[in-house]
Amino acid sequence: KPNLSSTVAEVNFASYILNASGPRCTTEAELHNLGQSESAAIMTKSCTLLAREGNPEPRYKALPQGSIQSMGLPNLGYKAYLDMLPRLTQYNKPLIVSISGLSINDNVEMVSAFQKSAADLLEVNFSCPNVPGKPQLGYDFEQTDKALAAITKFGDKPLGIKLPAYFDFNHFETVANILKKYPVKFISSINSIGNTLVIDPETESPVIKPKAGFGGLCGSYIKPIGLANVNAFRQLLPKEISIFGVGGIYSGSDAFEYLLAGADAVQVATCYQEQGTECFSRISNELSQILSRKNYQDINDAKGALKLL
Ligand SMILES: O=C1NC(=O)NC(C(=O)O)N1
Repeated sequence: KPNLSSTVAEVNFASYILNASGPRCTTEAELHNLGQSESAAIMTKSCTLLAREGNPEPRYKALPQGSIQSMGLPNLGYKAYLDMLPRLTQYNKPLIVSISGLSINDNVEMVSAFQKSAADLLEVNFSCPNVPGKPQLGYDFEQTDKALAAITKFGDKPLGIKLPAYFDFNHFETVANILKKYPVKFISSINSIGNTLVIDPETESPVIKPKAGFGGLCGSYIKPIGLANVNAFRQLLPKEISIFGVGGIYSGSDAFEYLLAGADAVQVATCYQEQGTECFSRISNELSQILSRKNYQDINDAKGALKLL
């Protein structure tokens, strides 16, 4: 059986497939469920300073090839996750806390609070598109630079950034140059594609309620965009910065495409939302079969091995 284990930000992952922040990772029960699953890590829902209900429903709509959602960061508040972390170390897999402050100060307060915690990695979310009135931080390059300067002051807990999708090489380059200025250990690329609109012609209405129907697009629709972002950042960032690939991973083949694009590990969101924790073992087994069939002994033999035409 080929080796699927991977090192991301100097932390060892037993397999290449883990859950993404977002679906089914808000409550302690959900996080224990992830601990007992084949997910290579336990990743929490993005937390904010205080607990949040999130946006009014309907705020999630499954679509033929994915979903559109505007959850609005419903979570228990960062102190709840700080409190439960020690109870999650029993699963002997990396604990990753996702942090999504509503301001730079909120992010500083939370990143500081998790320095002495049992978290192995901190994933700071610069890309939530669904808090009304809040822009995606990752699309404001000046604020991104300012935020990184502030949250990387603490030093010891490895930290990475969850990025929005970019669509222009000037943006890939600008963001890569900002990231290289700071001790960022990884990026997770991509978040949902923000502010898309799905209309139901029968009801003549959007399919979700928040923000007049504008929400994050997820699933197979966004895989080509995720692959491009992973591959562009792989070429622009030094190898010391690891990359989690995210966006439309439902199968071993999808995961293999991210491997060829250069991802060090992949995060599964919509498929996990729709299928539950069985998806992790299924996707891992499918990836293992593909690697065997292609005579790759180890994922590192295929990582970034995209063969240009
Ligand atoms: O960062 C996020 N990305 C999303 O697509 N949705 C969630 C949310 O709305 O909570 N947050």
